[in-house]
Amino acid sequence: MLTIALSKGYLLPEALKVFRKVGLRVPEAGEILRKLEFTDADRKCRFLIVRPADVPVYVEYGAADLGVAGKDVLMEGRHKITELLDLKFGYCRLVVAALKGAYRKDTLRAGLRVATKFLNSAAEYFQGKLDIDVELIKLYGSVELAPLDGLSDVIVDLVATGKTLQENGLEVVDEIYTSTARLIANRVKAKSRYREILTLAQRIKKTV
Ligand SMILES: Nc1ncnc2c1ncn2[C@@H]1O[C@H](COP(=O)(O)OP(=O)(O)OP(=O)(O)O)[C@@H](O)[C@H]1O
Ligand SMILES: O=P(O)(O)OC[C@H]1O[C@H](OP(=O)(O)OP(=O)(O)O)[C@H](O)[C@@H]1O
Repeated sequence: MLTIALSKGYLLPEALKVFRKVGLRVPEAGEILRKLEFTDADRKCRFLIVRPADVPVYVEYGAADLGVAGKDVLMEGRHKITELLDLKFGYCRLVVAALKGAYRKDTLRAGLRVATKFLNSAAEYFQGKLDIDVELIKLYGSVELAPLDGLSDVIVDLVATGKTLQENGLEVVDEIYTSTARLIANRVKAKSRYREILTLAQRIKKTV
Protein backbone atom coordinates (compact mmCIF):
# COMPACT_ATOMS: atom_id res chain seq x y z
CA MET A 1 0.00 0.00 0.00
CA LEU A 2 1.40 3.44 -0.93
CA THR A 3 1.26 6.17 1.70
CA ILE A 4 0.37 9.62 0.37
CA ALA A 5 0.65 12.89 2.34
CA LEU A 6 -1.90 15.58 1.47
CA SER A 7 -2.01 19.25 2.54
CA LYS A 8 -4.92 20.13 4.75
CA GLY A 9 -6.69 23.38 3.84
CA TYR A 10 -6.77 25.01 0.47
CA LEU A 11 -5.38 22.19 -1.67
CA LEU A 12 -7.21 19.27 -0.05
CA PRO A 13 -10.50 19.18 -2.03
CA GLU A 14 -8.73 19.21 -5.42
CA ALA A 15 -6.06 16.75 -4.27
CA LEU A 16 -8.73 14.26 -3.22
CA LYS A 17 -10.45 14.78 -6.58
CA VAL A 18 -7.25 13.73 -8.36
CA PHE A 19 -7.24 10.38 -6.56
CA ARG A 20 -10.97 9.95 -7.13
CA LYS A 21 -10.42 10.46 -10.86
CA VAL A 22 -7.97 7.54 -10.96
CA GLY A 23 -10.59 5.30 -9.35
CA LEU A 24 -9.71 5.44 -5.65
CA ARG A 25 -12.76 5.68 -3.41
CA VAL A 26 -11.73 8.50 -1.07
CA PRO A 27 -13.98 10.78 1.00
CA GLU A 28 -14.79 14.41 0.22
CA ALA A 29 -12.65 16.97 2.08
CA GLY A 30 -15.72 17.95 4.15
CA GLU A 31 -16.19 14.37 5.34
CA ILE A 32 -12.68 14.03 6.72
CA LEU A 33 -13.09 16.53 9.57
CA ARG A 34 -10.55 15.62 12.28
CA LYS A 35 -9.45 12.28 10.81
CA LEU A 36 -5.77 12.68 9.93
CA GLU A 37 -5.14 9.21 8.51
CA PHE A 38 -7.39 7.02 6.37
CA THR A 39 -7.32 4.53 3.50
CA ASP A 40 -9.47 4.50 0.38
CA ALA A 41 -12.47 2.17 0.56
CA ASP A 42 -10.57 -0.65 -1.23
CA ARG A 43 -7.49 -0.24 0.96
CA LYS A 44 -5.15 0.46 -1.96
CA CYS A 45 -3.59 3.66 -0.57
CA ARG A 46 -3.16 5.21 2.83
CA PHE A 47 -3.54 9.00 3.14
CA LEU A 48 -2.07 11.35 5.75
CA ILE A 49 -3.51 14.86 6.22
CA VAL A 50 -0.77 17.27 7.32
CA ARG A 51 0.04 20.99 7.36
CA PRO A 52 1.08 22.18 3.87
CA ALA A 53 4.70 22.82 4.84
CA ASP A 54 4.95 19.36 6.43
CA VAL A 55 4.07 17.41 3.26
CA PRO A 56 7.65 17.46 1.85
CA VAL A 57 8.99 16.62 5.32
CA TYR A 58 6.90 13.42 5.50
CA VAL A 59 7.99 12.57 1.95
CA GLU A 60 11.69 13.35 2.44
CA TYR A 61 11.90 11.13 5.52
CA GLY A 62 9.92 8.31 3.88
CA ALA A 63 6.98 8.47 6.32
CA ALA A 64 4.99 9.00 3.11
CA ASP A 65 5.96 7.58 -0.29
CA LEU A 66 4.17 10.33 -2.20
CA GLY A 67 2.72 13.75 -1.46
CA VAL A 68 0.76 16.62 -2.94
CA ALA A 69 2.21 20.05 -2.12
CA GLY A 70 2.25 23.55 -3.58
CA LYS A 71 5.34 24.49 -5.58
CA ASP A 72 5.66 27.49 -3.22
CA VAL A 73 6.13 25.11 -0.30
CA LEU A 74 8.72 23.11 -2.25
CA MET A 75 10.65 26.25 -3.26
CA GLU A 76 10.61 27.48 0.32
CA GLY A 77 11.43 24.22 2.08
CA ARG A 78 14.11 22.92 -0.32
CA HIS A 79 13.57 19.35 0.78
CA LYS A 80 15.29 16.41 -0.86
CA ILE A 81 12.31 14.98 -2.76
CA THR A 82 11.55 14.10 -6.38
CA GLU A 83 8.95 16.18 -8.18
CA LEU A 84 6.92 13.87 -10.43
CA LEU A 85 4.05 15.89 -11.88
CA ASP A 86 2.51 19.35 -12.15
CA LEU A 87 -1.10 18.74 -11.11
CA LYS A 88 -2.18 22.11 -12.56
CA PHE A 89 -4.48 23.16 -9.72
CA GLY A 90 -3.88 25.51 -6.77
CA TYR A 91 -2.56 28.24 -9.04
CA CYS A 92 -1.19 31.26 -7.19
CA ARG A 93 1.72 33.69 -7.38
CA LEU A 94 4.33 34.62 -4.79
CA VAL A 95 4.64 38.40 -5.03
CA VAL A 96 6.16 41.44 -3.42
CA ALA A 97 3.31 43.78 -2.48
CA ALA A 98 3.00 47.18 -0.82
CA LEU A 99 0.47 49.89 -0.09
CA LYS A 100 -0.88 51.33 -3.36
CA GLY A 101 1.59 53.82 -4.85
CA ALA A 102 4.25 53.28 -2.15
CA TYR A 103 6.84 51.29 -4.15
CA ARG A 104 7.73 50.20 -7.66
CA LYS A 105 10.18 47.44 -8.49
CA ASP A 106 12.90 50.04 -9.13
CA THR A 107 12.33 51.81 -5.80
CA LEU A 108 12.82 48.68 -3.67
CA ARG A 109 15.93 49.48 -1.63
CA ALA A 110 18.26 48.18 1.04
CA GLY A 111 16.98 48.38 4.60
CA LEU A 112 13.32 47.78 3.75
CA ARG A 113 11.34 45.76 6.26
CA VAL A 114 9.75 42.77 4.57
CA ALA A 115 7.08 40.72 6.35
CA THR A 116 6.53 37.19 5.07
CA LYS A 117 5.87 33.52 5.76
CA PHE A 118 8.38 32.76 2.97
CA LEU A 119 11.77 33.73 4.42
CA ASN A 120 13.91 31.69 2.03
CA SER A 121 12.07 32.77 -1.10
CA ALA A 122 12.10 36.41 0.01
CA ALA A 123 15.83 36.28 0.82
CA GLU A 124 16.59 34.69 -2.53
CA TYR A 125 14.63 37.43 -4.30
CA PHE A 126 16.03 40.45 -2.44
CA GLN A 127 19.58 39.27 -1.83
CA GLY A 128 19.96 36.87 -4.74
CA LYS A 129 18.09 38.61 -7.55
CA LEU A 130 18.05 42.31 -6.60
CA ASP A 131 21.27 42.20 -4.57
CA ILE A 132 19.88 44.34 -1.73
CA ASP A 133 19.92 43.64 2.01
CA VAL A 134 16.53 43.86 3.65
CA GLU A 135 15.19 43.09 7.10
CA LEU A 136 13.01 39.98 6.98
CA ILE A 137 10.21 39.62 9.52
CA LYS A 138 8.70 36.15 9.87
CA LEU A 139 4.91 36.05 10.17
CA TYR A 140 2.61 33.03 10.24
CA GLY A 141 -0.50 34.51 8.59
CA SER A 142 -2.55 37.66 7.85
CA VAL A 143 0.62 39.03 6.26
CA GLU A 144 -1.31 41.75 4.38
CA LEU A 145 -1.86 43.51 7.67
CA ALA A 146 1.84 44.28 8.19
CA PRO A 147 2.18 47.35 5.89
CA LEU A 148 -1.17 48.78 7.06
CA ASP A 149 0.02 48.71 10.58
CA GLY A 150 3.58 49.97 9.93
CA LEU A 151 5.09 46.63 10.91
CA SER A 152 6.76 46.36 7.49
CA ASP A 153 7.30 48.39 4.31
CA VAL A 154 6.45 45.57 1.94
CA ILE A 155 5.30 41.97 2.12
CA VAL A 156 6.09 38.78 0.24
CA ASP A 157 2.99 36.62 0.08
CA LEU A 158 0.77 34.45 -2.10
CA VAL A 159 -1.85 36.01 -4.32
CA ALA A 160 -4.56 34.04 -6.07
CA THR A 161 -7.60 36.17 -6.92
CA GLY A 162 -5.97 39.39 -5.64
CA LYS A 163 -8.96 40.02 -3.40
CA THR A 164 -7.01 40.11 -0.13
CA LEU A 165 -4.54 42.65 -1.54
CA GLN A 166 -7.36 44.79 -2.88
CA GLU A 167 -9.43 44.68 0.29
CA ASN A 168 -6.42 45.92 2.23
CA GLY A 169 -5.31 48.69 -0.16
CA LEU A 170 -2.22 46.87 -1.39
CA GLU A 171 -0.86 46.20 -4.88
CA VAL A 172 1.65 43.88 -6.51
CA VAL A 173 5.12 45.41 -6.90
CA ASP A 174 6.79 42.40 -8.51
CA GLU A 175 6.18 38.70 -9.07
CA ILE A 176 8.70 36.23 -7.64
CA TYR A 177 7.27 32.98 -9.04
CA THR A 178 4.04 31.18 -9.88
CA SER A 179 2.94 28.04 -8.09
CA THR A 180 0.66 25.04 -8.68
CA ALA A 181 0.23 21.78 -6.78
CA ARG A 182 2.82 19.07 -7.48
CA LEU A 183 2.91 15.31 -7.00
CA ILE A 184 6.15 14.52 -5.18
CA ALA A 185 7.90 11.29 -4.21
CA ASN A 186 10.46 10.11 -1.72
CA ARG A 187 13.77 9.76 -3.60
CA VAL A 188 14.57 6.25 -2.40
CA LYS A 189 11.01 4.95 -2.84
CA ALA A 190 10.86 6.46 -6.35
CA LYS A 191 13.51 3.84 -7.20
CA SER A 192 12.64 0.92 -4.92
CA ARG A 193 8.89 1.13 -5.66
CA TYR A 194 9.40 2.47 -9.15
CA ARG A 195 6.71 0.36 -10.91
CA GLU A 196 3.92 1.11 -8.43
CA ILE A 197 4.72 4.81 -8.28
CA LEU A 198 5.16 5.14 -12.03
CA THR A 199 1.84 3.38 -12.71
CA LEU A 200 -0.05 5.69 -10.34
CA ALA A 201 1.73 8.82 -11.62
CA GLN A 202 0.95 7.87 -15.22
CA ARG A 203 -2.73 7.34 -14.39
CA ILE A 204 -2.83 10.70 -12.65
CA LYS A 205 -1.06 12.39 -15.56
CA LYS A 206 -3.82 11.30 -17.92
CA THR A 207 -6.42 13.09 -15.79
CA VAL A 208 -4.52 16.38 -15.40
N1 LIG B 1 -5.32 31.80 -2.56
C1 LIG B 1 -4.45 31.00 -2.05
N2 LIG B 1 -3.98 31.27 -0.86
C2 LIG B 1 -3.15 30.46 -0.24
N3 LIG B 1 -2.66 29.33 -0.76
C3 LIG B 1 -3.07 29.02 -1.95
C4 LIG B 1 -3.95 29.82 -2.66
N4 LIG B 1 -4.13 29.25 -3.82
C5 LIG B 1 -3.41 28.15 -3.81
N5 LIG B 1 -2.74 27.99 -2.67
C6 LIG B 1 -1.90 26.84 -2.29
O1 LIG B 1 -2.38 26.32 -1.05
C7 LIG B 1 -1.31 26.18 -0.10
C8 LIG B 1 -1.67 26.78 1.24
O2 LIG B 1 -2.81 26.25 1.77
P1 LIG B 1 -3.49 26.95 3.01
O3 LIG B 1 -3.70 28.40 2.73
O4 LIG B 1 -4.65 26.10 3.34
O5 LIG B 1 -2.42 26.75 4.15
P2 LIG B 1 -1.55 27.79 4.94
O6 LIG B 1 -2.47 28.72 5.67
O7 LIG B 1 -0.51 28.38 4.04
O8 LIG B 1 -0.80 26.78 5.91
P3 LIG B 1 -0.76 26.71 7.45
O9 LIG B 1 -2.16 26.37 7.89
O10 LIG B 1 0.22 25.62 7.73
O11 LIG B 1 -0.27 28.06 7.88
C9 LIG B 1 -0.17 27.00 -0.61
O12 LIG B 1 1.02 26.33 -0.34
C10 LIG B 1 -0.43 27.17 -2.10
O13 LIG B 1 0.31 26.23 -2.81
O1 LIG C 1 -5.46 36.57 -3.64
P1 LIG C 1 -6.46 35.92 -2.72
O2 LIG C 1 -7.39 35.01 -3.47
O3 LIG C 1 -7.18 36.89 -1.86
O4 LIG C 1 -5.66 34.89 -1.78
C1 LIG C 1 -4.48 35.26 -1.14
C2 LIG C 1 -4.55 35.08 0.32
O5 LIG C 1 -4.77 33.71 0.66
C3 LIG C 1 -3.72 33.25 1.50
O6 LIG C 1 -4.04 33.41 2.83
P2 LIG C 1 -4.67 32.26 3.70
O7 LIG C 1 -6.11 32.14 3.41
O8 LIG C 1 -3.85 31.00 3.57
O9 LIG C 1 -4.51 32.90 5.13
P3 LIG C 1 -3.19 33.20 5.95
O10 LIG C 1 -1.99 33.24 5.01
O11 LIG C 1 -3.47 34.53 6.54
O12 LIG C 1 -3.09 32.09 6.92
C4 LIG C 1 -2.54 34.15 1.16
O13 LIG C 1 -1.57 34.19 2.20
C5 LIG C 1 -3.23 35.48 0.94
O14 LIG C 1 -3.44 36.14 2.16
